[in-house]
Amino acid sequence: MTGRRSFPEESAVGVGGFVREDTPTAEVDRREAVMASLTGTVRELIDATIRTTVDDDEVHRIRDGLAALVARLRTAQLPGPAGIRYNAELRSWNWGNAVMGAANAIAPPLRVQHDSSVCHADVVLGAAYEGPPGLVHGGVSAMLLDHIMGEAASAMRRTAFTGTLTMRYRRGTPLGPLHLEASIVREEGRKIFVAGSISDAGGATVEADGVFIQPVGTPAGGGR
Ligand SMILES: CCCCCCCCCCCCCC(=O)SCCNC(=O)CCNC(=O)[C@H](O)C(C)(C)COP(=O)(O)OP(=O)(O)OC[C@H]1O[C@@H](n2cnc3c(N)ncnc32)[C@H](O)[C@@H]1OP(=O)(O)O
Repeated sequence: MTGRRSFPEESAVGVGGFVREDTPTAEVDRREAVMASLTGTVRELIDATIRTTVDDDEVHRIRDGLAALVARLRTAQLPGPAGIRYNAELRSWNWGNAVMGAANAIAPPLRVQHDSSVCHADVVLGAAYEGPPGLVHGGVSAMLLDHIMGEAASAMRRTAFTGTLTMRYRRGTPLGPLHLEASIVREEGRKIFVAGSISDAGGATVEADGVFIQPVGTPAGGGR
């Protein structure tokens, strides 16, 4: 997620992936744009790879060329996953996130808008997200809903982990343009109950209910 909120201490969450960095926001924004441009091309590469019909020799030449590029990227690497980083201005960035990470070509990416009571996102899913022929893989639908519902639960100001996610696949979700929504239904102490959906032009294809839980020791949230 990219945004401003309060953060747990690095040791407060078992995953240990919250990292405070002193990078100024302008530099984070600049580098994010640079990485997003690379990621967009890698995303193109994934789609082109799935759909290519070039001959075997050309596949081998392309593989060798890509291996050389991978080696160049490997010359300077983080020691592990990217985690969630944030600076003194509480500008956060998690470029490795599977759903919206700016440096993750697996991410569609989902760009979530936060309105007063609803989170929503428009996304176009291509060949890389196929399960049944022409349809979105059910696990991909669950992943996207998990994320947007988690963002709704966090309300841009607190940490909330998925406890339980219940999916109802009403009909196949076609690859192509889709709309996602999520909103908080009610809260009980640390438990946040959230509803979410994926829709195509004909209405909802998937609906979900989730219980998201604020881990002990994380801030209740003090603003953005
Ligand atoms: C600030 C930074 C923001 C970060 C970015 C936000 C990005 C958001 C976007 C990304 C979004 C992506 C999101 C992701 O992908 S999050 C990644 C997927 N989720 C996880 O990995 C979570 C793993 N599980 C845990 O960490 C713990 O089990 C949690 C934290 C969930 C609860 O462990 P905790 O020790 O705290 O629980 P407790 O035993 O004190 O129980 C407390 C209450 O909760 C009830 N309960 C317990 N478990 C469940 C359950 N599974 N379903 C339903 N209810 C459950 C329990 O009955 C009790 O209720 P009550 O008896 O009081 O009524």
